[in-house]
Amino acid sequence: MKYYAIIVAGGSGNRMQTETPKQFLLLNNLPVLMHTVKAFALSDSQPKILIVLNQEQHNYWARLCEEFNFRIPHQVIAGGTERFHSVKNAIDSIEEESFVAIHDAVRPLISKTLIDSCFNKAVELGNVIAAVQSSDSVRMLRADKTSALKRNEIYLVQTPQTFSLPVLKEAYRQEFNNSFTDDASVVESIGYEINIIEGERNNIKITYPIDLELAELLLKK
Ligand SMILES: Nc1ccn([C@@H]2O[C@H](COP(=O)(O)OP(=O)(O)OP(=O)(O)O)[C@@H](O)[C@H]2O)c(=O)n1
Ligand SMILES: C[C@](O)(CO)[C@H](O)COP(=O)(O)O
Repeated sequence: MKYYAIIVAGGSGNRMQTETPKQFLLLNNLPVLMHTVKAFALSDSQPKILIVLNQEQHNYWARLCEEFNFRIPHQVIAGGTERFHSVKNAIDSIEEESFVAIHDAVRPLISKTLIDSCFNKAVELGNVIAAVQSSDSVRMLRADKTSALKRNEIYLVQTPQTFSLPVLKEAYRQEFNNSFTDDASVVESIGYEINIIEGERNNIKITYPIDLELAELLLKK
């Protein structure tokens, strides 16, 4: 079986509020994105790695690779306006029959075990996404009123999100709409059921400044 990993790193990191986009910030003296790519390169599945970067950052990334002597083979793909368009650009570049894991560059603590489990489960079931259950109680806000939800029915979705290539190609032929917050929502909208695999509590998405501090602590443990 052929495997691909699409690492999406084409965002601008508005919520992080740093001049340097968060995927390039240093985490334990190595850019966040390099931690993420390393995890995939260390996995048994040995996927071909596609890194999606805003066109304006391609030279910057090349310089970082030199500076950090980063030699993991990968292909760089141009990013798009939304995460959806960045993923689509990468999917369009894949031609051989394969399973494709899509992963946020800003989830650098992913383990190689979870990466391999996602590929294996996707081959068995057709698709799989990593998710964890909420440890907090959960409420829904509707028409100015909140109501409790059954938290054992709620999953917090992570990446990797792994699919067979034909399904991804079919799903990403659609126009973008705002309800597409991840790859599973895109694939589900054309009628596929999505399977869940237990994610990892450490697999945090670096979104706000506190997340980078947390990631530093988690790496040291
Ligand atoms: N046009 C975009 C937008 C996002 N991403 C990537 O998708 C992942 C998850 O997105 P998010 O955490 O929202 O990153 P940003 O869009 O950079 O952050 P913000 O929403 O705070 O601006 C990140 O690795 C980000 O680089 C991407 O490849 N292309
Ligand atoms: C794909 C994702 O990480 C799953 O939790 C999430 O939906 C990305 O959301 P963001 O607002 O683009 O960070």
